[in-house]
Amino acid sequence: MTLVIGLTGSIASGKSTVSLMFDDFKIPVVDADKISREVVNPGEQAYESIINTFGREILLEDNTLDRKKLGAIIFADDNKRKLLNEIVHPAVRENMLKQRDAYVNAEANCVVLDIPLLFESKLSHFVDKIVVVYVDEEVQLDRLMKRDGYSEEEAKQRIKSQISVKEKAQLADAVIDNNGTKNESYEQLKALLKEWNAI
Ligand SMILES: CC(C)(COP(=O)(O)OP(=O)(O)OC[C@H]1O[C@@H](n2cnc3c(N)ncnc32)[C@H](O)[C@@H]1O)[C@@H](O)C(=O)NCCC(=O)NCCS
Ligand SMILES: Nc1ncnc2c1ncn2[C@@H]1O[C@H](COP(=O)(O)OP(=O)(O)OP(=O)(O)O)[C@@H](O)[C@H]1O
Repeated sequence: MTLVIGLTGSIASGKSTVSLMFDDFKIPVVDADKISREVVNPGEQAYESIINTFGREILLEDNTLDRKKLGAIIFADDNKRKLLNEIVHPAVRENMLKQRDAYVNAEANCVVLDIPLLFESKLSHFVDKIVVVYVDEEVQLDRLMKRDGYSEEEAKQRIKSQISVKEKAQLADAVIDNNGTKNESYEQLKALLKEWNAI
């Protein structure tokens, strides 16, 4: 039986950082953020729907999405964020489940679904175990501002658009505390995977 692990957290809590660590254990990861970029490429249905809803102003000169501009719009307006979610999420979900099922059918020992909005989108039933990558809010804000160059206001808007990482930690089967070094998080992950017989 394949163990399907859902990996989540809140923005800039360290999901991608932890996600990369599974490579060391030869455990495949299905990345919802990566899929969400692919399903909005020119020619895809979601791309056309985004233009119909948000207008051609959200395109760059090469006709790809201006992600910065679209981000500024949707993180400042709950209704617009919902509209974008309604366009993008069904395509992401379909693609993600196809990949998950391929690993299950191939009888992989374990597969990870890295889904930032696992709780917000009510996707818990797609996985067997949930791991939340946790950081304190001050660390989250600091890392987000540094990584993406956002002002404090922009960073706080993005954090507020998701369920708090503290609440998510309470809903998890396991929590990786990522306030410390990346190496400390790696050791926590390794211990957890051993406990779950995934390695
Ligand atoms: C608004 C967009 C264009 C901004 O693109 P950008 O390249 O700046 O950010 P990126 O996609 O790398 O997302 C970064 C992080 O933002 C957070 N985030 C993204 N979209 C959302 C959302 N709709 N609601 C809450 N948080 C979100 C996630 O934590 C994600 O990991 C993009 O995030 C998007 O298309 N979002 C809608 C799809 C979505 O929900 N993706 C996230 C999970 S599938
Ligand atoms: N333990 C750590 N120590 C120091 N910096 C870290 C640590 N973990 C992650 N970071 C840094 O914090 C930032 C956010 O981490 P990461 O990109 O992994 O978060 P994320 O949860 O995947 O974010 P998003 O939701 O935006 O996709 C990155 O710049 C990353 O290098």
